[in-house]
Amino acid sequence: MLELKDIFGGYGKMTILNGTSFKIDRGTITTVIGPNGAGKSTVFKAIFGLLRIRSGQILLDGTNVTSNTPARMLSHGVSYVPQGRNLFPMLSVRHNLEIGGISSPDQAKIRRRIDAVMDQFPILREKADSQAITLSGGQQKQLEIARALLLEPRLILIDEPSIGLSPQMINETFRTLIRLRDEGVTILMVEQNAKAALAMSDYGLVLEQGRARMYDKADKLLHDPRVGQLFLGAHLEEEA
Ligand SMILES: Nc1ncnc2c1ncn2[C@@H]1O[C@H](COP(=O)(O)OP(=O)(O)OP(=O)(O)O)[C@@H](O)[C@H]1O
Repeated sequence: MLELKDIFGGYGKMTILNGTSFKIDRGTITTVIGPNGAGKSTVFKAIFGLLRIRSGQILLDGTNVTSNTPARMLSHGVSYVPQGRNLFPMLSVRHNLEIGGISSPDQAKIRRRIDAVMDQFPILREKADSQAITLSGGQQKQLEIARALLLEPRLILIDEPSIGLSPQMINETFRTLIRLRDEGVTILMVEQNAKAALAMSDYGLVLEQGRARMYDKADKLLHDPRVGQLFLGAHLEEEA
């Protein structure tokens, strides 16, 4: 569904993406893992058009979407949920959702979509008139995911959804992503919490120094000693 071919890019003179190439399949969850600074978030910015790349190609279902603007990527059915908190804290839950649909010419449809996502996330209906800041961290992440769903994306890029959440809320957020995958949405996720993320993913991708070093079924990566040593907190002695 999504293919990156030999992407080079970075910030100023600094090259972060060093020939990044990978493919992901429709209807799957793929988790990108790798050391700090490997370029995981940068890959997402490149896909979503927030970072101008120097060379390479990005294909979405065979269509060349290289260096499209974020607005064009949204219209192609790609949503992006960045790392951290990305809500308007003083605005209501409903207002935050409305902002997710602001670019759509069909506002009647957006109202129906807001209703539909509130069906999917009952807590958001319950708290529709509360300020976003009054939601728990996990509920705020649910609101961000719900907002990303307004335009009915076929691909969601989600960066570190578990950061700052309790184990229970991490589980709930992962369950939400699994449900979306089961409904046919393709998910590409970056996660520091590599073990838990791979355990709920279909595929895993190891990014190092801006290159995809390994790509495999998630459970294979989870049990691969090289991945364990590097990223999953295993000790070298355990492998001896
Ligand atoms: N806006 C920016 N301007 C300059 N350098 C940046 C910018 N954003 C990121 N970088 C640098 O690019 C490199 C890759 O950053 P990126 O956020 O993609 O890494 P990451 O793999 O997501 O790491 P982490 O797990 O730490 O979030 C880092 O060295 C970072 O300092």
